[in-house]
Amino acid sequence: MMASEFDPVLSKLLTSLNEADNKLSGEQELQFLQSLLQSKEINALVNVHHKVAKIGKDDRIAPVLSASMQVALEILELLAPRCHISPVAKELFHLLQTPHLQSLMCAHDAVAQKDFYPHLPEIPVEMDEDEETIKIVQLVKSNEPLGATIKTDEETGKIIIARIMHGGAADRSGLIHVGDEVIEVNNINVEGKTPADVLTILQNSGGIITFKLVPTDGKMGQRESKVRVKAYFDYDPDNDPYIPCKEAGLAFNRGDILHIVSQDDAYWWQARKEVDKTTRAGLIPSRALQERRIIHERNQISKDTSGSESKTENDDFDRELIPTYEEVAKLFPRPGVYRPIVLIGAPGVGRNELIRLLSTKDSEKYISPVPYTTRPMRQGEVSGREYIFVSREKMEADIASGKFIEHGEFKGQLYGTSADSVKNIMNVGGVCILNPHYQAIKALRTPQLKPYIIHIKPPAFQELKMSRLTSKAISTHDETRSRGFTDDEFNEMIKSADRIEFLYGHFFDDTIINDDLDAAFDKLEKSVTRAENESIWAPAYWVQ
Ligand SMILES: Nc1ncnc2c1ncn2[C@@H]1O[C@H](COP(=O)(O)OP(=O)(O)OP(=O)(O)O)[C@@H](O)[C@H]1O
Repeated sequence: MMASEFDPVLSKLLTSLNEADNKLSGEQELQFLQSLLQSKEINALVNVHHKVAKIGKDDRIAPVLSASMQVALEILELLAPRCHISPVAKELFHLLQTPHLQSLMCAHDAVAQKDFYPHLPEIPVEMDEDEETIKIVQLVKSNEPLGATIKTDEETGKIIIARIMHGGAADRSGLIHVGDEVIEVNNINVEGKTPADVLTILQNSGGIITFKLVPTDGKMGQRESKVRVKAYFDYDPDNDPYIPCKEAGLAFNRGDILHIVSQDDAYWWQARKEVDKTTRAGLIPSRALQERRIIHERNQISKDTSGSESKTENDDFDRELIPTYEEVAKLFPRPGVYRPIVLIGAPGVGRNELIRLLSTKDSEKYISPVPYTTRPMRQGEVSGREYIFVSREKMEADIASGKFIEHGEFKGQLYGTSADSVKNIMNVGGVCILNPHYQAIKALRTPQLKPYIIHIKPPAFQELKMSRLTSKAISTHDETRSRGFTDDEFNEMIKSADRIEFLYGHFFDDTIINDDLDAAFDKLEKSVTRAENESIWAPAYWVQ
């Protein structure tokens, strides 16, 4: 094969090698080199290299944006309320949700962000053992905290950077990293000093702060995680005796959506509130740490109350999952397929009344499945209208084979709702309205049903009593349905609502106080419309 068929640079190299060969004939290495330069493989590789290099210079294939998935999600949010108006919007809405397109956008973004795996290891730089690279970092002190914490390294006893808060001043400087050793602060040598001493130096210095640092070997680089969680408990760093630095903590409430930016530390995660993207991240207890605390607290309560009446209440704890954080993702509405609405509430609070109003508003849209029961049919009842009447054997067999989404026993008779009746309502484009016992919540929260859960809560005692007296409300505790609620029943309703909130509050998408009936119904309608049209945070595994 002629060398001229090959890459010109390789050919040139081969020619000069041939000339050299005349002078250095017989050299084995030269022969090897000649055959290598003429090999198809090397030429193919060089060609590939030239093509990649050429493409790399070509501006036309530079990414226009590197967050296409984010843009797609924003478009989905804008499209959701327009789907029922425009078929084009509806089509685009469906297209943008297809898994293939979403995967393509994620892959595109990873390439555009040059987020390639695996990362090649750093090339080790041979350094003189005694020679240390030192960096001098200057930060201007402002009202904002530095966004870094320090600690004494257990092995070396030196002061090192323990954490860098995402988005904080230190992080934004890009010059300070976790693991860096602090040698001097404002020309004061910190060797042998404690972190508290260093903090005092920092507090006493104004203007520009100069750090002299020995950089870490760079193995501790952090990658921002994309995890979002819903918090299932309230947290206030000011009341937490164990947080390493109170100022670095992030306070949040049950139900807040948090963006977890770092889970590098086993006990302290870094997070920011989803609604407040611009602020620096703060420390929050990790799931593992919070679980331990809850178990400890529960053990304390059990010890303190063992033998007392409240023992039965504590037994509930064991049946519940330990509520810390749940990973969530945005769940987009699917036009024409509505999420079932689940109303949870204390007995007598008014769920049936609100459902009746919904159905009066649009009986074809808001549909409650007819429940099954084993109790005998009463005079005037029609099977399939009030209840679907079945034998105990049949119902028990169907429950055992998982055909019921919820069931319970009342006065020796079984009652329950079948999965099929919910599916049928969803299939005909109806909004399925359920009002199960609150203990059914966990069983209902499945990726198949994706329920939207609303807690209907009673108002405070006086308001509750006044509103029910005014409307001549009938007590649901009285079987003959011939009297109003007693004060004890009102108190019981409030107590029961508090307990439901305590045990299941973190699962609620909304809470509506049923004080004035019209106002409560108005809120319910708005909430149901929200579930139909808006993207809502839901357990991440429902969305995948
Ligand atoms: N906001 C309100 N103001 C006044 N009266 C109300 C209000 N909401 C409900 N009621 C009345 O309270 C009584 C009980 O309501 P309802 O039957 O809807 O309770 P429920 O929550 O469905 O009870 P259960 O779950 O025990 O069946 C009814 O007489 C109803 O008209």
